[in-house]
Amino acid sequence: MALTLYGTTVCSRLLLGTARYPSPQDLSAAVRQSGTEIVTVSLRRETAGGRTGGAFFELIRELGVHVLPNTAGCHTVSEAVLTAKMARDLFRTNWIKLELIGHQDTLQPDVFQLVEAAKILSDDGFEVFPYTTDDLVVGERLLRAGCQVLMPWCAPIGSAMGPQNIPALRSMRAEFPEVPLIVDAGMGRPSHATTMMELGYDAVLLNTAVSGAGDPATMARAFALAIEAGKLGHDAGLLEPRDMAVPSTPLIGKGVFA
Ligand SMILES: CC(=O)[C@@H](O)[C@H](O)COP(=O)(O)O
Repeated sequence: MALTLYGTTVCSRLLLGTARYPSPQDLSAAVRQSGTEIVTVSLRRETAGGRTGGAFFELIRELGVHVLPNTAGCHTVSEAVLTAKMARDLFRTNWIKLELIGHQDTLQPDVFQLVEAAKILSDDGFEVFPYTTDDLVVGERLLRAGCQVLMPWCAPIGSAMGPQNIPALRSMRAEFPEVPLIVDAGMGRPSHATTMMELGYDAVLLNTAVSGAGDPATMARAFALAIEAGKLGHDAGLLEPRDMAVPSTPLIGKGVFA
């Protein structure tokens, strides 16, 4: 059941964002309840309960989990590369979740700049987790640029809409069977996460659905259970839907009262 990302093995398949929690205590409780082993941290965005800079990063270190810094809020290759380098110094990790936003309303990734930045960072020793669309060609280019993980979106960040293009996400799984696929962004409900795990995805990254919940810690736990259920269901071998009924109780011979 373990998942290996750039040589690091984790048991939990939930990656949790750390932004917009009502308080630092809510963030810590959500991380604990989720059982996550990887949190993503923005160097540029709002932090929990108004904690900023050093205090916030200290809180993150105290959580005792792997840190996946991200370049949220970057719109150009140079901004993203600079942010990644600052993150490497701050958190002493080569991991970077590469976000390069290309559209103001949908926060859709700019996949052209994404591939360019992924190449620069991979060549510089970074282990890049690219936030991308569900486009197969872009996925291929990112792998060629040096990425060993892909993070396709399921819906716009913060939208809570859940998987919008299941056929495309399914194709992505089929096209890259050996590549860890982490679905990222736009989850609203635990059942959305289950759906993605049932499709054979390796993990789920989310933030808003937990940080914006009435009870973030309980929602974090709900997502953790949903992800586990989806993974178990997938691995156990799901039935394909059929058009016609199939009797679940086969009839053998005649009933005694016939
Ligand atoms: C925290 C982070 O990395 C977000 O940019 C991410 O994409 C999560 O999106 P949601 O907030 O929609 O879960």
